[in-house]
Amino acid sequence: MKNELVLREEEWMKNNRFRDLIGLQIEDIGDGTATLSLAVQDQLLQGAGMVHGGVITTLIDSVIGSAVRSVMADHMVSLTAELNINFFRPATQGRIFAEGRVINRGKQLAVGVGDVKGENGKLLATGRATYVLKEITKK
Ligand SMILES: CC(C)(COP(=O)(O)OP(=O)(O)OC[C@H]1O[C@@H](n2cnc3c(N)ncnc32)[C@H](O)[C@@H]1OP(=O)(O)O)[C@@H](O)C(=O)NCCC(=O)NCCSC(=O)Cc1ccccc1
Repeated sequence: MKNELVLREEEWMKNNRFRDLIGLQIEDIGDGTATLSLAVQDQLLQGAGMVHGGVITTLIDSVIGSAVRSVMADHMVSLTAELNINFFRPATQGRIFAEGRVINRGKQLAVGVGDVKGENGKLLATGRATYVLKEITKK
């Protein structure tokens, strides 16, 4: 059964069409942690047969963002202010998994880290991102 944080994140992300486009799935959300996954598909590959760096970047930003939202109030929104990634190994097949966690949650800024691993547990990429936390303002 899905926990409350997963249901909340699904509700938050229901209008995020880009995540749907690449097939991003929520595996688990905890208190300041998140796990997402993605099936490697032909349309996600770049010319040399590796998952496009933009997809890996999206996965890392998404998993850290999910971890940050798990420790954020409903009336807040998180916006990526900075993102840094190392691509260690190419992803070419199977399913890839992203694990994220918040390392510091301030009043206005939150910083988190995320790893992308293959089915064999090998580290493919790692990243760190900073988010600005803002109150949602109604128009
Ligand atoms: C080919 C290479 C980059 C380097 O491998 P090699 O030449 O075989 O190097 P070797 O393994 O011999 O290591 C030498 C030393 O360097 C270290 N080290 C190695 N790598 C890193 C690192 N990244 N960061 C930091 N350090 C690193 C390593 O530990 C070792 O250290 P040591 O000397 O022992 O102290 C490999 O890491 C790879 O395939 N990565 C995946 C690339 C991939 O899938 N990209 C996405 C698709 S492209 C795309 O779509 C573009 C795009 C992007 C973004 C947005 C939009 C578009």
